[in-house]
Amino acid sequence: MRVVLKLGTSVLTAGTDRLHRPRLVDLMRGLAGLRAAGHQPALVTSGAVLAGWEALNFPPRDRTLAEKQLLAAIGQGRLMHTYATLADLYDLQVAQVLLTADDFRNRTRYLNARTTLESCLSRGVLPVINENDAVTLEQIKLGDNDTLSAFVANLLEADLLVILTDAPGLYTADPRTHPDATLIPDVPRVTPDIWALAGGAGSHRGTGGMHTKIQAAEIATRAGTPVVIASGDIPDILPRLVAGERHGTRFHPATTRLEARKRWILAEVAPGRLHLDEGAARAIRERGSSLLPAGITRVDGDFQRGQTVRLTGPDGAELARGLTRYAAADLTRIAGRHSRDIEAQLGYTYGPEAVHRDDLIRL
Ligand SMILES: Nc1ncnc2c1ncn2[C@@H]1O[C@H](COP(=O)(O)OP(=O)(O)O)[C@@H](O)[C@H]1O
Ligand SMILES: N[C@@H](CCC(=O)OP(=O)(O)O)C(=O)O
Repeated sequence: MRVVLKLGTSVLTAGTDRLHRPRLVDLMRGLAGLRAAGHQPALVTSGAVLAGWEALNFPPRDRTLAEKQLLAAIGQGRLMHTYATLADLYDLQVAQVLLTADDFRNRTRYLNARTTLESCLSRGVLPVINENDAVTLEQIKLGDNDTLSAFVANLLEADLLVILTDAPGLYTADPRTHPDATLIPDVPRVTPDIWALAGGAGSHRGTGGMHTKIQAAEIATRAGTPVVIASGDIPDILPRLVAGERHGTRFHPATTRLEARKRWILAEVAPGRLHLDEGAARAIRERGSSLLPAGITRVDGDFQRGQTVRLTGPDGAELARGLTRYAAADLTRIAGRHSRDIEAQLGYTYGPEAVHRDDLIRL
């Protein structure tokens, strides 16, 4: 199972003013256990600002953006050092990946971030992701790691997004101010009634409160990933959730991941066209195979890696649409060639397929 875990500042501090090491040990043991069992965990962590503030010995805060950026710049390295030290106990490698909103909007950066994260997961390395607070302006910041975790879950097409916080889940009202509020165990769909349950900006240290968690749940479930919001206080919570135990609030996916991906591919502008020979056209039409460069006879249009292209057969009829793994200029050079020649031709390779079957919609 591919699982994205988001840890809010409230979880990392466990009700104290500092990063709470025993809590972090418990969480790291859970992550390492999942990895050892063959799962693919990824971590989205907050706590850089807190760690910076802790390092400076808690000076009075003015809460300006400049101060936040300074604290994050001081704290990010310390936060990462803590994770690396704890991961060492479990023989787990960690990799720091700092992302900004731009990395999700700009296709090349998006694909490169995806490649890096995929490499981490396939090598059994735990990516430790945070927003790159030191370089982002307020106007273009994602601003909260709940949203970031949903974007990461979509990027990785995760099987589960787990958001741990200091509340046991989504309640009928903010449990801090409404002691009689009760837990909502299941949210089949994010409706206006659900939005209405989110209170204000959250705990005194966290960002966003339940509002950004519901937003994250909506983003991820719309792309087919279930989301659990649960308490970070429960020991071994992550392996227990992965084993199927029910805790907190579960948001059910609004569609399947495949359907979401299909809708996305079909909704994209298709700036390119690949003309296929008879063999490739038949393999795609009849077997839903991947398209290899060998089956391409001509490349039309200007497109980047990851953009949508139309696939047409020798009769000129469009038979499929898909996401290309190579830019137009690259495909022109490798069209008609065997996949083993790609690296010699281009000096690098993104794999043997021009369009992978997972990225291909037959029409
Ligand atoms: N309906 C609700 N159910 C649960 N918690 C809520 C609700 N509305 C607001 N909250 C608040 O959201 C807080 C969690 O958000 P936040 O402080 O941003 O944490 P984190 O640091 O984990 O992101 C809870 O402590 C709780 O006070
Ligand atoms: N990027 C910031 C965290 C922002 C954030 O969303 O915080 P939180 O609500 O505690 O998950 C940091 O590392 O301090």
